[in-house]
Amino acid sequence: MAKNTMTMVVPVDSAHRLDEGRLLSYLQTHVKGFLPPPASLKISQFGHGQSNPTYLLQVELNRCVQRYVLRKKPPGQILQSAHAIEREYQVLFALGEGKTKVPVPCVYCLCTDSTVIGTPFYVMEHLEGRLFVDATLPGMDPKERRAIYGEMARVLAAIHAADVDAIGLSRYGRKDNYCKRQVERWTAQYHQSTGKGKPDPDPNMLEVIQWLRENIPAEDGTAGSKTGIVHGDYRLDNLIFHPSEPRVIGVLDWELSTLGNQMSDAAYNCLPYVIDSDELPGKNIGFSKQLVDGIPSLPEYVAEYCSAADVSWPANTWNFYTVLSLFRYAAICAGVFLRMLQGNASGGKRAEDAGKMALFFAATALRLAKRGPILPPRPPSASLELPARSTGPDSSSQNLLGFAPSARVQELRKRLISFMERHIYPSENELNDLMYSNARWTIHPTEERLKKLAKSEGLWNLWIPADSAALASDLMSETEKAMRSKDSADRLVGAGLSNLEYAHLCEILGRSMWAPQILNCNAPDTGNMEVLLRYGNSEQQRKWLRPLLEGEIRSGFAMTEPNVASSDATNIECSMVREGDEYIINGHKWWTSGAMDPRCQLLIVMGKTNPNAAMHKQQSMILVDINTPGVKIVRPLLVFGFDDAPHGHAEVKFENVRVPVTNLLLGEGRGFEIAQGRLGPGRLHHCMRLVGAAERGMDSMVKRATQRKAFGKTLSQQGSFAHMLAKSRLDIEQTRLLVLNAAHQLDLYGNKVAKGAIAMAKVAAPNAALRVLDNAIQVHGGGGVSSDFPLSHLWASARTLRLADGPDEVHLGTIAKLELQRVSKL
Ligand SMILES: Cc1cc2nc3c(=O)[nH]c(=O)nc-3n(C[C@H](O)[C@H](O)[C@H](O)COP(=O)(O)OP(=O)(O)OC[C@H]3O[C@@H](n4cnc5c(N)ncnc54)[C@H](O)[C@@H]3O)c2cc1C
Repeated sequence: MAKNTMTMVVPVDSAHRLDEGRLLSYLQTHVKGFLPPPASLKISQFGHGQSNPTYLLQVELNRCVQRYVLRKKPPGQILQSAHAIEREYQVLFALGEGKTKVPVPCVYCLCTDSTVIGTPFYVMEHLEGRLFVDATLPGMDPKERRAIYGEMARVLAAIHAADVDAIGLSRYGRKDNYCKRQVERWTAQYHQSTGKGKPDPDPNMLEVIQWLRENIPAEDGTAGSKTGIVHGDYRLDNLIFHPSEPRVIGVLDWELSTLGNQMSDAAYNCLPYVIDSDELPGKNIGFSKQLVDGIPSLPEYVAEYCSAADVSWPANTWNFYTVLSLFRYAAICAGVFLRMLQGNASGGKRAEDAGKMALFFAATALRLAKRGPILPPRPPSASLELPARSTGPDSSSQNLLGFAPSARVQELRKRLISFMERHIYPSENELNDLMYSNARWTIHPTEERLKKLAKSEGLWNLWIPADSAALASDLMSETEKAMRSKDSADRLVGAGLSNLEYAHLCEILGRSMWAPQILNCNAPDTGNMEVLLRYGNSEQQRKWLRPLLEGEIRSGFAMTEPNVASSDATNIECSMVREGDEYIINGHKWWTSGAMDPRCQLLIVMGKTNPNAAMHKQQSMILVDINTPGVKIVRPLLVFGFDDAPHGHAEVKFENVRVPVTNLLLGEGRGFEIAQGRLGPGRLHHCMRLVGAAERGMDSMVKRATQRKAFGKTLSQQGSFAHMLAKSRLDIEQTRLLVLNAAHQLDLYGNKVAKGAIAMAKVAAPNAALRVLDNAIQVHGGGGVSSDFPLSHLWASARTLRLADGPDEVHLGTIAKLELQRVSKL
């Protein structure tokens, strides 16, 4: 919730007391309009962590009340160039009083005479408004959240647009080589805050410093169009908003302001997007794993800023600026921590956490330094802007050429195709032989060998989206990271791809029934890993996610039930009743894919914890060890005769299964919420693979048709073949574009907004793949329906996807609903 600035004051901390008499008489002579003697002065202190102690001065005389804010340097020994009160005053004076569009409080006096209250200070206007200390804006309407973020981006652009020559700030700092100087300045300050007799230097921090020095963007060297005023600490909680409107009335805390490279300011402002609040000790300054409704995604927010500031899209340099910001944060925290140890930091509890925060920011910085691009290659396109995108699907305006794979993805694609040709296709017969034998519920050593090979070739866990890769990387302790080679640690968390990038690779995997599991990209494990990444607590992640990421175990997702229409998950009957520290689960499930696999250890079970709650709050998800007494695997189900061994699709009964309450995911009644998060990317992965399955059908069809002769001509020379072939190509191309578009929307806007595009892909992909595979089967004659070719198995699998993860009708319903909404708004 917002805090009113008046309610944020506390009694003055004993270490920060002021000589009230001296202060009062100083102000009476130096502040124009200040109430004369015998006015009384009441002083309180702002409690919201300030590195420079900040006070509310309330002056009263004959019922006339004036309020001012005083800011001073902290007492005691402080780092050189930190707590620059004089500079704060200078910049506020220059920007204020209508000289620029930047809203700032008026400043009334600067006192550099330390004898008055012990340190220099300045006095400014007291602004009454709202201050948002939690970046997720809890309890607020999504529209207002959006407006507040839009305003924050525009005010930052206004700061960056200020003409420093016109307002007398041309000598406020050097514009060129800003980042280079920042790296050196904060490195020096960090070294002053650590070392002999102080906390030990953090090895992560030293590695980050090295990386930053080696990756300074070329644009930093010049005083170009992106240079000018840099606020230095531009965050939501340094902005005072109007009491009721989403309008900034004052930008505060200019202590770190200077002239320089403004993109670094924008990246600093976006740190909540890369900081996971759940993992951050002591302070809620980042977003947790899922964005709150209304808050723009990172690309949207950056696009808003770029458009307001009229600067180009910073995809290539954004990682650097983000890492620099985190590094600077870490260095500041290390300084605060040292001051706390020396006993003179303001901020109380916040300062106590500073040591932990310094380590956290350095680790986050290092992780981001090593991962792929944070921003997509292009900004969200104009056709997808907010007002239009919620009105429903409109693919006609998409820039379809924009879906071409980047150079990095092309390189990965090449390696993946080579892996498929060298290892997967040649092993298919061998793996199939075991699948059709009596020993089919065992694991073929070739599968495990190929898994190792895929891992060693960096083709492992490619499905993990860039944002989740960051979460996954955090799973490994520092010791583990040190024990692994750098490469193997990186490979465990994938290649940091966007959904759109992964689509180009996942399609290749879909060409073989075996490839997804060999590269640890198979359903339902990917969806389950995603659930654990986003919603699991650290203990759940340690126990289950780690081995899943390693490919050591497998998992199942048990939602569908034979006795109810499960395409409507509110029908689910499985009960989960809490008794003391346990839930008792009773239910009957089927189509629990993966549960037959001898490596399967974990089932994520959906059931009802409270049948009396609101419709979508009755269900919860819980982690169940498959070996828990009462879990009964009844039988493997057959898909047109295929049992998909050793993976399998099981009918499972849960009879008085007792599971510790700590196995619950996210909380009681949050099953639907998790299902939403799980199904978006998972559904699309199916679609991506289906495009690949259709391509394989196409290849086989053409090969067969050009080699086999009937009635004196090759099949390809028969009249009917040309149309069949052409229509198949049309099917594939149309579907691929739908799938890529859905992946792109998912990257930009998340599941909720992308649901129309995902629904279209989910209907189109299995139907298109079925038509193409059916044509391929036709061309193969009797061989096509046999198991001698992969076509029948690919077809059977594609057919299930008109049902699994929601039947066609449900997705068609979503598309139609969005279309009706769109038209109703015309
Ligand atoms: C191979 C395979 C693997 C699977 N893996 C898993 C798994 O791992 N975990 C899991 O929990 N489930 C899994 N499923 C189950 C799958 O998700 C469900 O079968 C699917 O959600 C449909 O539910 P249902 O079978 O109960 O069909 P029902 O809900 O009974 O629906 C039957 C039919 O009713 C029609 N229908 C439904 N809703 C509408 C509507 N709104 N409008 C018009 N018609 C409608 C559709 O034609 C639908 O096919 C798998 C299924 C298969 C075939």
